Amino acid sequence: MIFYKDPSVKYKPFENKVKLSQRDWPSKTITKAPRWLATDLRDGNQSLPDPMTFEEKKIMLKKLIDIGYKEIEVAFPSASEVDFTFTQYAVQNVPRDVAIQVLAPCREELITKTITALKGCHKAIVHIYLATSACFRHVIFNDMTKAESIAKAVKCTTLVKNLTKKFGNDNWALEFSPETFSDTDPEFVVQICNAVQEAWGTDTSSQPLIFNLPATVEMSTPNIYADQVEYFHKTIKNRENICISLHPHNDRGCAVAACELAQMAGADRVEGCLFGNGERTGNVDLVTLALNLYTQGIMPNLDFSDINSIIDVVERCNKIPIHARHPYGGQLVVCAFSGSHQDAIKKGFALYEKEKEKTDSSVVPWKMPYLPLDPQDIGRTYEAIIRVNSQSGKGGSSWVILKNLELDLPRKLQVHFSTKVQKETELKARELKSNELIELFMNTYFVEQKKCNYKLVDYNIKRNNTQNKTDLEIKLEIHGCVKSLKGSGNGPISSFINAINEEFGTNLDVHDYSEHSLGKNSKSRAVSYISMVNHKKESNDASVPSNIEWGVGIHESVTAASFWSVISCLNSLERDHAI
Ligand SMILES: CC(=O)SCCNC(=O)CCNC(=O)[C@H](O)C(C)(C)COP(=O)(O)OP(=O)(O)OC[C@H]1O[C@@H](n2cnc3c(N)ncnc32)[C@H](O)[C@@H]1OP(=O)(O)O
Ligand SMILES: CC(C)C(=O)C(=O)O
Ligand SMILES: [Mg+2]
Repeated sequence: MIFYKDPSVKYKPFENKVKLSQRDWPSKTITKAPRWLATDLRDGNQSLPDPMTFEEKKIMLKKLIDIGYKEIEVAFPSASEVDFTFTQYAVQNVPRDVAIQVLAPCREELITKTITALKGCHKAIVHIYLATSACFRHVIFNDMTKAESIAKAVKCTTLVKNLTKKFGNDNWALEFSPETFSDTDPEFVVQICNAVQEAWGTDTSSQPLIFNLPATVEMSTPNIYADQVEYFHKTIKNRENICISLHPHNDRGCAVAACELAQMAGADRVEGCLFGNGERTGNVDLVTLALNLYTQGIMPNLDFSDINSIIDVVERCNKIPIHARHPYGGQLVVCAFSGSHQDAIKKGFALYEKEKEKTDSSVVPWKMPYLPLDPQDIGRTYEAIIRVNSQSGKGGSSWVILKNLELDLPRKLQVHFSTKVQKETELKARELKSNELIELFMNTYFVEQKKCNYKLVDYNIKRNNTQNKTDLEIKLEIHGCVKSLKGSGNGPISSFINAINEEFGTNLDVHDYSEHSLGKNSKSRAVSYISMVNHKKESNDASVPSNIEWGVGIHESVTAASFWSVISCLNSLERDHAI
């Protein structure tokens, strides 16, 4: 018998200390975008193995402004020369409607240095933090008491206020973060924040005040964070004059959920990073939060219409790749490989196109199986949605052919081609790229005329109405030599097939035939699809009777297209040694 050591014994369940007589957040929904604060240049930056250079910070700042962030935490000015000088750069260069936020610990000399960096700033937020949780007070501050913590917070707030008067203007705001809010006694958080508020001054119209409630480390389920925020929202003094900000981290993988529930609990503002960069498992992901709003019909007031350029900047500046499965941004999140997903998406798009044609409205509601967001809204093309591997079905490969060649394959041909694709994907043991799939299609059905051993040269059709028959004389090039065949039948195709049977001793019969036009203008071409039974050949594979051949012909003339489809079959028969 194996005895496992149980590591869980050294952990205690998180205790929810919030006492709410009534809990409102579960019945709320989010109806508007929060105020956003992007902290990529601070919390994101401080977590990177190689923090951003000055140049990288410039690139990131520009992208954040372009996306539409109006509050950006640009640096921890007391941390490094780059952070200090970059703060000064931001002061000089950001548009006047963008507030610059900077962070300092509750250490007076560092606060002074931080505010010095902000000199001349039109709109600034001075962000200070102090460890308030029992664990942090015990571990970091050697058992600092609650009273000592309040005294330190008040002293640092007063310092910020005085320095703001000296260097700043009325637009400058204070943000105070009790760290780790989510592990601090709820009553104590309110107590220390009320003391900060008193020190700062309650006239927050001219001196805005933000209380940031960080889940510095995510330690519980999202509902508990929501309870903590709702308690703060209901008990902090002058609630209407202060802003409640959220700052979730993602240690349990629930930061987005926690942040959404906490907005329902009354918060006004959200701090996070693009694609969830940040300490350890990251800050809450601002892209996911914003696009989650978008798919609920709420404008996030941010522009993600070119998500690829955002990914480029994030990967370049952070030097960390975005995971292929990352919500919204990952390379694979708008791709379907599996057959039933592809089938549903293909049908969904066909219906969507029909609805767009039917309506005069510019807006057609998005109801697409498996795709919660229209990829075009974030600048992704439809071509990349369906990709083909051994898990795919006929819908996937026929979608690729439709999108790339405009060929709307008949259902039975889809099945036929899909068996060829399946064999190829299994043989290669990987995905087939679109160009490989197209090549397989072109080669399988001899669509490229110059590659054919059998070619159409010329034809002459005579219709004999009295006898109700068609006489055909057709010239074929066979391995470079021109040969003339003659045949009669009900129509041009049957005449041609009769001529072939006569010439090659085959016993071919039309099994299925369809055609459609390609392109919408007068110069459009026709495509013909034909399947023929070769009665002489026995099938030895039950799933695809090998005595069925499919042919595809494309030509400006419908008749020539139909002849080419038969010729495509002839080429296949030769390849299969059937003629
Ligand atoms: C949750 C968060 O994200 S908080 C933000 C964290 N971000 C960063 O730390 C990035 C930038 N930081 C830095 O560059 C550096 O840590 C600095 C410049 C801030 C400080 O550097 P140092 O002075 O060398 O201190 P160091 O980082 O080693 O440790 C922190 C010290 O500050 C002390 N400290 C922290 N907060 C306070 C406070 N409010 N009052 C007094 N001391 C404090 C700690 O107790 C510790 O002191 P100790 O060395 O006497 O034990
Ligand atoms: C400085 C604070 C807000 C922080 O980053 C955190 O607690 O996670
Ligand atoms: Mg943080």
